[in-house]
Amino acid sequence: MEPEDYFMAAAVLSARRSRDPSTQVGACIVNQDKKVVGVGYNKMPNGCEDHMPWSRSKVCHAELNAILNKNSADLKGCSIYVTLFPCNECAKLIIQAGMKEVIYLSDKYNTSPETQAAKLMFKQAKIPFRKFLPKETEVVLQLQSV
Ligand SMILES: O=c1ccn([C@H]2C[C@H](O)[C@@H](COP(=O)(O)O)O2)c(=O)[nH]1
Ligand SMILES: [Zn+2]
Repeated sequence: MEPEDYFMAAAVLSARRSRDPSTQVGACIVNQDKKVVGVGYNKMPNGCEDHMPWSRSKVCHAELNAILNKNSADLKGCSIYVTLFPCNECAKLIIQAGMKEVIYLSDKYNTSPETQAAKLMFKQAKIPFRKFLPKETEVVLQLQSV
């Protein structure tokens, strides 16, 4: 499998863990040695899952969780693969963490003020973003031994 397909597949698989009834989001952070250093998905804060109904204002975004789950000292020069274009709050985190590029799958909220603000900040911070173009469009996983 091509490395980029693998990284986006990791983001897509991570998104599958989300309980968001509307939009499941996954993120996969990759360092300059092409090693995965953090993955995450959108979820309620730890310990809060069973106590509150799903709420947009309380959810921790996939990018935040991937950053907090990092297994390296810092994320400078890393790339982030995301299944949804980051919002303005996540853009700030990506910029401040020193990441070098954003690769996204869906841009379905392209016209929203949050996405517009995120794009403006990435441009100002000189962090390129590009739509993911897969080499393979489908990854089939067999989890049962035969
Ligand atoms: O940067 C982002 C933007 C959004 N999310 C999450 C937050 C929500 O759980 C969903 C969006 O829900 P909608 O009902 O489609 O508005 O996506 C994220 O993780 N990262
Ligand atoms: Zn966000």
